[in-house]
Amino acid sequence: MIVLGLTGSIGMGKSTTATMFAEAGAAVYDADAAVHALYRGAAVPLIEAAFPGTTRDGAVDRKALSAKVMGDGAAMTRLEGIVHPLVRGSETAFLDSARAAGARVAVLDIPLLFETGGEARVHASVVVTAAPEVQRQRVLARPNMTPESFAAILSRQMADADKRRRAHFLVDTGRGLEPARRAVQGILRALSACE
Ligand SMILES: CC(C)(COP(=O)(O)OP(=O)(O)OC[C@H]1O[C@@H](n2cnc3c(N)ncnc32)[C@H](O)[C@@H]1O)[C@@H](O)C(=O)NCCC(=O)NCCS
Ligand SMILES: Nc1ncnc2c1ncn2[C@@H]1O[C@H](COP(=O)(O)OP(=O)(O)OP(=O)(O)O)[C@@H](O)[C@H]1O
Repeated sequence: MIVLGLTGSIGMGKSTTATMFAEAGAAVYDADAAVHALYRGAAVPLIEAAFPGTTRDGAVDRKALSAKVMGDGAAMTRLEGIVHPLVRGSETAFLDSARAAGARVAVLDIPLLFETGGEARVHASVVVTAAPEVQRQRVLARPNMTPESFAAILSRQMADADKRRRAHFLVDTGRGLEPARRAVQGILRALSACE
């Protein structure tokens, strides 16, 4: 089974591109979805202990947690220390079951793939990218997003230019859905020729 790491900065179109991989038949792991599940389960007591008052009714209150960690580098690092090992566990379980199900290609959709050393766990990386003004326009169009929180998130993520330099494959989402879909299909076609 070939394992691809899919990443990209905020608003670059990572989730949309992950869906394209799934539609083309790849088994897709979504690290953000794994975090959402952990925030209703195993992570809750650990987060309540580290950040009192950020859980309610047995689940993490993302708004309250966000208010404590966004823009506070040390607090975010502490949160990552709790969350990332748990995410790694669910990623391993996903890969085991994809392998058992006979998947040929597995895609790990991980926002912080490069930042967390995830490159070492994949055969090749796919970076989803678009021009900075396209990214900015997309992100600021989201409800509850401000230029300040956009800046805080960007400052925690490796710059797009650096991600592109490290990528094995690029998917440009700035030219519309169809060209991006062709890029995804091209990656899978090239990989299938290797088998
Ligand atoms: C801070 C939290 C509660 C905010 O939740 P909220 O629902 O408001 O936002 P969401 O998760 O959609 O994130 C918004 C944007 O920030 C980015 N982002 C999230 N966490 C991080 C991080 N640790 N470093 C850099 N960027 C991050 C996301 O990729 C996304 O682009 C949440 O992002 C969180 O718990 N983050 C820590 C876990 C983590 O590292 N997740 C990302 C990779 S698995
Ligand atoms: N190929 C594309 N062509 C046109 N628009 C796109 C394309 N890919 C994504 N978009 C648009 O860009 C926006 C952001 O996409 P998406 O939610 O997939 O980004 P993301 O990188 O997963 O964001 P985040 O990191 O915040 O989770 C959405 O409005 C989506 O419709």
